[in-house]
Amino acid sequence: MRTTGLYKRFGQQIAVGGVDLVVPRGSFAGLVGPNGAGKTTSLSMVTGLLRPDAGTIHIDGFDVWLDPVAVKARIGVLPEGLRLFERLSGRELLSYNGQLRGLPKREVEQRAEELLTVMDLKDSADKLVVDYSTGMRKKIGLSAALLHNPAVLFLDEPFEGVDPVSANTLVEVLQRYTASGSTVVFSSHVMDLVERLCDWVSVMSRGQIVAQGPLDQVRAGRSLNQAFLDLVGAGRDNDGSGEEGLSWLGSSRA
Ligand SMILES: Nc1ncnc2c1ncn2[C@@H]1O[C@H](COP(=O)(O)OP(=O)(O)OP(=O)(O)O)[C@@H](O)[C@H]1O
Repeated sequence: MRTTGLYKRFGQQIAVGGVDLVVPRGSFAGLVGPNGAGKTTSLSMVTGLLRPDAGTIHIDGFDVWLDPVAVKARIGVLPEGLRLFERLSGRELLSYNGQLRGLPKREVEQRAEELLTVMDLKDSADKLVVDYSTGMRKKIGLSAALLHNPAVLFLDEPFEGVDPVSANTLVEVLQRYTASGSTVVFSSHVMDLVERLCDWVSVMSRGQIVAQGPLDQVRAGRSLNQAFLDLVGAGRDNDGSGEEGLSWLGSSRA
């Protein structure tokens, strides 16, 4: 997938300021950047949820905003905030998604059972989604996004609030998925995880791409965390040294 000159402004705030995001087919790609860098805004535009002010987005050769039906058939999305149909059970949610995607009912049932088993959600399959924990919501959301076997999967903070065991399950499913040639693009603040999983990294800061390429190229001999700090740490308003402000915080008294 590729974006060219992607741009979005909210009032005076330029959230995404002309971004050329590139993710080669078959990559396990990480989109990283500080809070407010423009990751969610970019992913929302790329997945057809938010209309860009300018720029183009192509996925599998199709223009996201000119050919939305073709694109939506080829992508799966786990959006930020994960608004799911709460009054359905996990199994019903998958069945509903499968039918929306136009899959045959038998096929949906079979895929749903396999996903529920792999995600360790079988015992909760008939519980309402509203009663799911954060990690369970991520897992059922990912299952719903995978059900139609999309070519490209977009995940906004998929591991946020997920315990290590569930995270491991998500990782195994995603690794299997990319090993077969499909593409994953996910945003995360967890550098260790991005470093462990991704072969491609895009670093955003203040609405711009500041580094992009194969993991080793972006790391350039450093840990990804250090590379991240070097790339986006310099020039930020607060250098975190604590030398200014917050002098009142802590137990030592003058
Ligand atoms: N609907 C909106 N209205 C106004 N400003 C917005 C809106 N959505 C995002 N922004 C602004 O755009 C900028 C980019 O936000 P975005 O959510 O894309 O960042 P992010 O990289 O996903 O951050 P985080 O890591 O904290 O989730 C921020 O300054 C944010 O305040």
